[in-house]
Amino acid sequence: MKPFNANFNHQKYRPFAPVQKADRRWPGNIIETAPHWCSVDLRDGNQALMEPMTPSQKLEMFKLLVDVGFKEIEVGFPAASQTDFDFVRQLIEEDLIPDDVTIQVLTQAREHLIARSFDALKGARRAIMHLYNSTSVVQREQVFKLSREEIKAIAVQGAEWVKTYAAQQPETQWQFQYSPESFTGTEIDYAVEVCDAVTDIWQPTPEHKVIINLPATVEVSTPNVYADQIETVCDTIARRDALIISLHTHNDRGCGVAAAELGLLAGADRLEGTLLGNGERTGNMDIVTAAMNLYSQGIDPELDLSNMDRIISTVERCTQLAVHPRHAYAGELVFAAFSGSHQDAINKCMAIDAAQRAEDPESHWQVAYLPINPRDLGRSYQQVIRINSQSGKGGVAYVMEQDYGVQMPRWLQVDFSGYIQKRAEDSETEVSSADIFDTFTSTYLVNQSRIDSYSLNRSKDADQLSATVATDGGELDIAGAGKGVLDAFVSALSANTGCDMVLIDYSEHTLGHDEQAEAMTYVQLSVDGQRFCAAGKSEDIVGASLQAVLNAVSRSGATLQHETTKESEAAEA
Ligand SMILES: CC(=O)SCCNC(=O)CCNC(=O)[C@H](O)C(C)(C)COP(=O)(O)OP(=O)(O)OC[C@H]1O[C@@H](n2cnc3c(N)ncnc32)[C@H](O)[C@@H]1OP(=O)(O)O
Ligand SMILES: CC(C)C(=O)C(=O)O
Repeated sequence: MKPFNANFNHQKYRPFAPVQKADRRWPGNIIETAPHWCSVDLRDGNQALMEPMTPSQKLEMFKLLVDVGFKEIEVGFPAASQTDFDFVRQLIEEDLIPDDVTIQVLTQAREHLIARSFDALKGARRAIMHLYNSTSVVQREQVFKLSREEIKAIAVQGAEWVKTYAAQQPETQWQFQYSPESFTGTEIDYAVEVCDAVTDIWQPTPEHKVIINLPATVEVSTPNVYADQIETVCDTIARRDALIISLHTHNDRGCGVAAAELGLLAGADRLEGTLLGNGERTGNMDIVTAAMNLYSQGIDPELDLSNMDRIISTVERCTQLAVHPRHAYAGELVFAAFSGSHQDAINKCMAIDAAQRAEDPESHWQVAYLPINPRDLGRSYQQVIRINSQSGKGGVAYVMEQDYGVQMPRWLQVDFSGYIQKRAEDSETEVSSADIFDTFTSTYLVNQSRIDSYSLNRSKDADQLSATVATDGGELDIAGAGKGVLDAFVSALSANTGCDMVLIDYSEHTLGHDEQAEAMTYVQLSVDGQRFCAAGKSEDIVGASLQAVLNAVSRSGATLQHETTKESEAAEA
């Protein structure tokens, strides 16, 4: 075996030490209400972009966030760049912040940055000043090269500056937020010690709470470990009733949403994240997924995500990042089923759901493979069932019914799916709805010969049918008798062609609801022992049935004999 690349050596990594916790309670909890949401699209999301958002993109994103229903929005790091500073000024000066929305800004614990951040917020009705400094072991030892006490002192000094500057702008209703950045890499008792030191300065009360944000700046372990960390902080932190415990998870191990959810079970009140998960490295926690996870459990997410197409197009335009087609809830393919057994199950469940919902509009959604109804997010059912070589009869039948009103009986579904399977294999691509319909028409509605007129004489013993059929070789009159119209027609055709014909299956429906609606009929005809399916369409149901039989005869290859042909054949014989 070829050796691995020498760099690919797991031995240089160590497992994250689990939290020793005897009184773990969060696994037994359940989430019953939405958390407070805070969007950090315009700060953490923006700082991670190759090209940070332009002022107009920031404004477009801000308007989307407001429309989606965020009440807290981190609008930037105003001390970092003139663009961010000007954007905060624009929101305030142009009165663009709705009364029920609070903007938040981030600052390091350095006085000139704090002063500049307060400058940016001059005149704001309400604002959250978010202060952070790194507390993890690696940051203390290698980045700051400072002791635990010295790092705590940065936080305390920052908290004092924030308090002092806020007092100079009493026209604004302030709320303070502190993040021990890189919390997941910080000893829990030390993180609590630093947070307590900060709240000693800020002196929050249950009426005027401080937000303590506990970031998984880097996701370092499984989500249960994060939940243990959060529960431990909630249990040991001072003034818990005067704090809002906020989480800010990243997705380094792909579990940003899971960690946030377990963190909520562990006692947190608030989640920071971004729409569709843009953010540093593998991204921030995706609020769309977290909120839709609540929604799909029957919990009001308190965000309106119904216009998912607007969310996707705005996020894609502002971040210049494409949403993955399999992104939870939002991706183009997440409600699509290509595989036959999934399509079959969806088709059957949707029919039951439609019937149940007609009786009881409040009935619960229970459709295999679809955790939510795609229509809730503005997706149509047309996008659900898509056909390729993995698809079966149920999916094809679903497309024909949804898009064209064609309700194929089961025996026709079985027959037709073979043609679509072949088409998909030949083209090696997805088969579109229009392709499926074309195949149906060219296979079953061949109309090589057409019913011109017919007359029917019904009696107790038998029906007598006379019909004129238009063929490429001219018109042809045929007549026959039987039990019912189709039997009479089949016997007429049998006599004319000299083939043994038996009608095996028949089905019909109308293609609409009004009186003029066309009838669609389907037949399966045995011709000399071989079965052929076909369809007929006409405003007249009998005409449609006769046409379907005629189409089956055309498909069988049996030729209709004109009198002259018959005579010459007899003469030759
Ligand atoms: C996990 C997160 O997402 S945190 C947010 C990160 N976001 C950003 O950094 C985007 C915006 N930041 C910036 O544009 C710049 O960092 C600025 C303008 C804020 C500051 O720029 P600069 O002063 O040039 O440098 P820089 O950010 O590299 O600061 C490093 C210095 O600040 C110190 N520092 C870093 N963070 C903090 C903090 N939160 N509190 C106090 N000091 C800090 C460092 O120890 C270092 O000190 P040193 O110069 O004595 O070695
Ligand atoms: C500033 C903090 C909250 C942050 O962005 C992080 O830790 O990821």
